[in-house]
Amino acid sequence: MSAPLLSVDHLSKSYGGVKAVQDVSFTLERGELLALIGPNGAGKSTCFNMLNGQVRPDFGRIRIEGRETTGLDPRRVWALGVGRTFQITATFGSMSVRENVQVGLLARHGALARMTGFAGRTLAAEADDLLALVGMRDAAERPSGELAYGDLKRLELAVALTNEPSLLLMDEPTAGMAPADRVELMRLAAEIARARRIGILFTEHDMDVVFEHADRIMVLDRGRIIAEGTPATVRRDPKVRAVYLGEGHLFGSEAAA
Ligand SMILES: Nc1ncnc2c1ncn2[C@@H]1O[C@H](COP(=O)(O)OP(=O)(O)OP(=O)(O)O)[C@@H](O)[C@H]1O
Repeated sequence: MSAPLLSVDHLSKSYGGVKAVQDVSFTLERGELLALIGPNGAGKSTCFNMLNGQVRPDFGRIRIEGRETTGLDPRRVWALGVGRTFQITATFGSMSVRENVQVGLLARHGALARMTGFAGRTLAAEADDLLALVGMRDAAERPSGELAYGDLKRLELAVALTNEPSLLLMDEPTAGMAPADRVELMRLAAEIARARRIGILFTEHDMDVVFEHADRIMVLDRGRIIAEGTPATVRRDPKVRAVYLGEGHLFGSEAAA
């Protein structure tokens, strides 16, 4: 049997007296969408930061397709096929939409591309293919600084795909978007993940997005996983309902389903 795409064992991190993440273990397979949810301060960002190498765990192991990545810096983790999108969009506003994607492709193809002039022709075509994938091909020439917020998020997804990731970490991908656009963006990400066999781990505060798109959900509270399973299982879990009570994040009428 082959190793899971992502395998996390007993991951822990404290800041002074605060146990931000405590003994978190889980796996994620290719093509699977796993949501990591929990109230503010539950430890979601700390988990993400350990997975992509920004934060070194105090304890525990992280493996990508069986290969240990614990303690590697973000650049090395990225090179092993881990892409990430951020809560705050990170694109170059003065560049065109296509150029933003080309920058990502250049980073992957490296010095060889810069030396051979391969960049201009081939990377533009490759960039356009990725833009078509996220429905942005017609906007290729536009300055990205002019894009509406939802389009910027799609551009950011295209940039994250330049690395041909096997694992994509999406930290609140729909933050700041209108509700209809949120569901649309995650639908797009889910389609791409399934078609390309990419595993996606995402955090999200919008429960509509979570329950519509996640194959599986993990719930963190004060650094610990308190529930894990299919959306239907997690929705019914009394521990989860207790944590979210008074948080303002309701499971709506579906909660009774
Ligand atoms: N660099 C840091 N220094 C000190 N404490 C930190 C640091 N990063 C996180 N923490 C603490 O660790 C805990 C978990 O924080 P984290 O940001 O991971 O939660 P979160 O679930 O991502 O929250 P949110 O939904 O608000 O983004 C919090 O108590 C937070 O204050």
